[in-house]
Order: sequence, then C-alpha cells, then structure tokens
Amino acid sequence: MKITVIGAGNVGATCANVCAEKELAEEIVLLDIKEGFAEGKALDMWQTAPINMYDSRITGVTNDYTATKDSDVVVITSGLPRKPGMSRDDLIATNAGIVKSVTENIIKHSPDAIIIVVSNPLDVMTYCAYKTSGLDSRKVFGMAGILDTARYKAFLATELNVSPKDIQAVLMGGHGDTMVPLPRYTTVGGIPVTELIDEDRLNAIIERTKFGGGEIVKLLGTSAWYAPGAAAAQMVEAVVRNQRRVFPVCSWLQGEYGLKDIYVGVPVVLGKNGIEKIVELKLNEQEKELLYASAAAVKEMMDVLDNMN
Ligand SMILES: NC(=O)c1ccc[n+]([C@@H]2O[C@H](COP(=O)([O-])OP(=O)(O)OC[C@H]3O[C@@H](n4cnc5c(N)ncnc54)[C@H](O)[C@@H]3O)[C@@H](O)[C@H]2O)c1
Ligand SMILES: O=C(O)C[C@H](O)C(=O)O
Repeated sequence: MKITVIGAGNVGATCANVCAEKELAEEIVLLDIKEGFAEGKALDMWQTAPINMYDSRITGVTNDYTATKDSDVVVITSGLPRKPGMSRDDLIATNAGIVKSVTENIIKHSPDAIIIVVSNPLDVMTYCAYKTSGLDSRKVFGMAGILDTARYKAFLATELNVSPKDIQAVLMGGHGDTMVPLPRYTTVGGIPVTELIDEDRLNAIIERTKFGGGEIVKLLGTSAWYAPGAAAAQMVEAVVRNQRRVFPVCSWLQGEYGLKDIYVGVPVVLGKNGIEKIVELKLNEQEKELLYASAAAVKEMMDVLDNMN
C-alpha cells in the first residue's frame, strides 16, 4: 500500500502522521509546493517512528509527483484555510486552481488512485477533483461528515458527561452552515438521544455543530487540523483495510435522495473500492427540506466553479 498526502500544512501533516502511527501503508509520501517544507515535516515524523513504534516509511517532496507514482490513496489537503470573518466559500477561486492542478498531477502518476478531498469549500473542491480526474465517482469523495459528526458527538459527550465512544450519529448535507445533523438517528449506547436531553439543549448543540469550524477559526485565526487530519486518516484506513465502515461522506449522487449530479454528504459504506454503497435513509419531510436547502447551497457554488472553467 502507498498513500500520498498533498499539502504538508496543518491538516496534511496531521493526516500523514495518523496514517503512519496506524501503519496504514508501507510508504507514505507527503508533498507540498513550499521548498523543503514536506521534507522537513516528513523527517520530523519519521524520527517519531522509533518512539511510537511504527515502520510505515514517510518521505517528503517538493512538488515532485514522480515520488507519488502508483499511490493507492491520495488525500488532497493543499489550499488556503480560511481566516476569521471568511466563509469556506470565499476560498473557491484560489483553491479551485490548486485542486485542479494537483489532481492533474496525481492522475498522471497514479491513474487508479482513490482520491479523498479535504480542501475547502469541500463539496465543490471534491466536484473539481472528480471533473478533473475523469475517475469513477466511487473513487473520488470528500471528508467532512466524519469531522462534523465528531464535533456533534464531542459536544453531546460533554453535555451528557458520557464517553464519546458510545455516541452514534448521522449528519448529512454540505460542509457548510446548512449541514444537517439528524437527532432522529443519534443514539447514546443505543438509547435515542432525545430521551436523554431536552429539546432546547439538543438544538443548541446542533447549532454549535453547524458553526463548529468557525468557532475554531475564531479562536485560532486559522482553521482546525487535529480532528480534520484524524478524520481523513480514518477514511484512508477504511479503504486500505477494506473495513466497510459506515460514515457520512461527500459523495456524487445520481438520483439518491432525489438529488442528481451533485456532491453532498450522505451515509455510505467505505471499503477497498472507495464508496461501496450509498445508504438511503427514509428521511421525514422536515429532514428532506433541510437536506434540499443544503444541497441547493452546494449547487450554487458548483455552478460558480463550472462558470470559472
Ligand atoms: N474538509 C474539512 O472538513 C476541512 C477541515 C479542515 C481544513 N480544511 C481545508 O483544508 C485545507 C488545508 O488546511 P490547512 O489548515 O492544512 O492549511 P495550511 O495552510 O496549514 O496547509 C496548506 C498547505 O497546502 C500547500 N499548498 C498550496 N498550494 C499547493 C499546491 N499547488 N501543491 C501542493 N501543496 C500546496 C501550502 O504550501 C500549505 O503547506 C484548507 O483549504 C482548509 O480550509 C478542510
Ligand atoms: O472551518 C473551516 O474553515 C475548516 C473546516 O472546514 C472545519 O470545519 O474545521
């Protein structure tokens, strides 16, 4: 197995580090456009191998795609993060150029790779990588739902003073303020969450989840990386170990949920072929309405991207 992570910044480096610590591949390549940056990060990480006891070999390169040749999985994290006061959509012009050129280079050297997109605005950048790569849509998908549900679960674990391990949840829609956490599909040790928390508190947690990325941007002046990097690595793990995990993933819909030709977050089964199956939940009218509003916001940005090319 060979994994490449494009972008050795906060998210890319964290993702590569988690992949190495979990020994997800014999070879992990970190690539960045900044001279010496990926080399330095990779060298530092490799020096943790004797401490953390792993033998996945990490190397870093400056924009040399020959080193990424025959990768099984490529994670794209290259691009600008937002600053306080910005929305993710404000990044579209710069990051579309970066994701397009990166995808072209990936495909030249790893024509059969599975591509996991992390760069923002997530749903539109995943669409950009899909269009550019020419790959089957099952092999090009985006990371957002694992992060967004992790935030939702973490907030619930704090509120209920229980282990986050026991919280299960589904969240759908785009990776923006319109995302749709689904309380009807949220359980704590198998108990419906609505039996454990009153409606007002639950609604407050849902609102905090929707703006969870922005909360961190305000605190740090740049966006989050520990949870995003770990979430991307969890998707890599599901693929390289063929785990068939069920996660919300930004996926290309072809009629599922009544939506067509759009990338948006839905629950899927993730395995060695990428998206093995899209799971269709029986949403009620209110949930459908929220999902469609979120899909409409994503579609608007996909149209912006189409008009840029
Ligand atoms: N999907 C999500 O849930 C999620 C979560 C967190 C961050 N993000 C997004 O991920 C991206 C990266 O965030 P970050 O915090 O790691 O930013 P960062 O600035 O720390 O790292 C980005 C890296 O990309 C590199 N880069 C830029 N252009 C490149 C190119 N053409 N080729 C290779 N490398 C290039 C930069 O040199 C930099 O090192 C941002 O767009 C951010 O919004 C998405
Ligand atoms: O909020 C951001 O800009 C980064 C990322 O999408 C996140 O949710 O942490």
